[in-house]
Amino acid sequence: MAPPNPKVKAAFRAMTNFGIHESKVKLVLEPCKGHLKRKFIKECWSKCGCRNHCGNQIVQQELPKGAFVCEFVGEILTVKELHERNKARKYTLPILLYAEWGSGVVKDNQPFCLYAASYGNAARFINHRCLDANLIEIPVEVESPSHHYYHIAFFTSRKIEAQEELTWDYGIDFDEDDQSLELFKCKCGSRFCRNIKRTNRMVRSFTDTRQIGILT
Ligand SMILES: C[S@@+](CC[C@H](N)C(=O)[O-])C[C@H]1O[C@@H](n2cnc3c(N)ncnc32)[C@H](O)[C@@H]1O
Repeated sequence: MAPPNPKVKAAFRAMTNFGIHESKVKLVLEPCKGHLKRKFIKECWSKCGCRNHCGNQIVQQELPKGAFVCEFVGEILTVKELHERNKARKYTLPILLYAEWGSGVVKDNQPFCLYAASYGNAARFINHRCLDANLIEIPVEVESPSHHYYHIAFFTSRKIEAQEELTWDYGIDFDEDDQSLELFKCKCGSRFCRNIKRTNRMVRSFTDTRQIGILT
């Protein structure tokens, strides 16, 4: 049966006259139902009459403390798969999925970490900052009650100004002596930077408690 739209009908006729089979033409010409119509939002800015005192400024605004920013997306790998990937090269710390949290046992075939070297989202571009980063990662259980797999979601640990760089603490121990890990020289600039040799290692005790009450 020919499509009802007159323009499509004409194209249909032309194409079938050209010798293309009816079923193929229908597949090509049927209007797409899956695309959203793109509209845009016009936000107020410094030169509007409102002088930045209205609510029509979502994208430009600072983020309040405790706001959800994004998820960390990557391939879900088991321990075995991670070792396979890293046979040829050193790896940066994978994002652990807190598999079997509590018991500390992760079986070879269970989800172990998120690996974003090949596939990921904007979260893989977030740089590290020791201790006083403005984002914190929280494991979120969505669909799996088995405690093998969590989504890793970033929330703001404090108010973040517009244009401020987003950072999170990768949890790296820069004193680590694991030859398979590719550690970088940290340039986070934090006064708590763990990559600076200190005599006073009190900083470590802050690190250990950083997740406790940070969103309160
Ligand atoms: C997940 S990527 C972050 C995004 C990366 N800067 C980029 O532009 O693609 C991690 C890499 O960024 C660099 N990096 C992140 N935080 C850093 C820091 N505080 N000091 C130095 N290099 C850092 C290191 O090379 C690290 O291996």
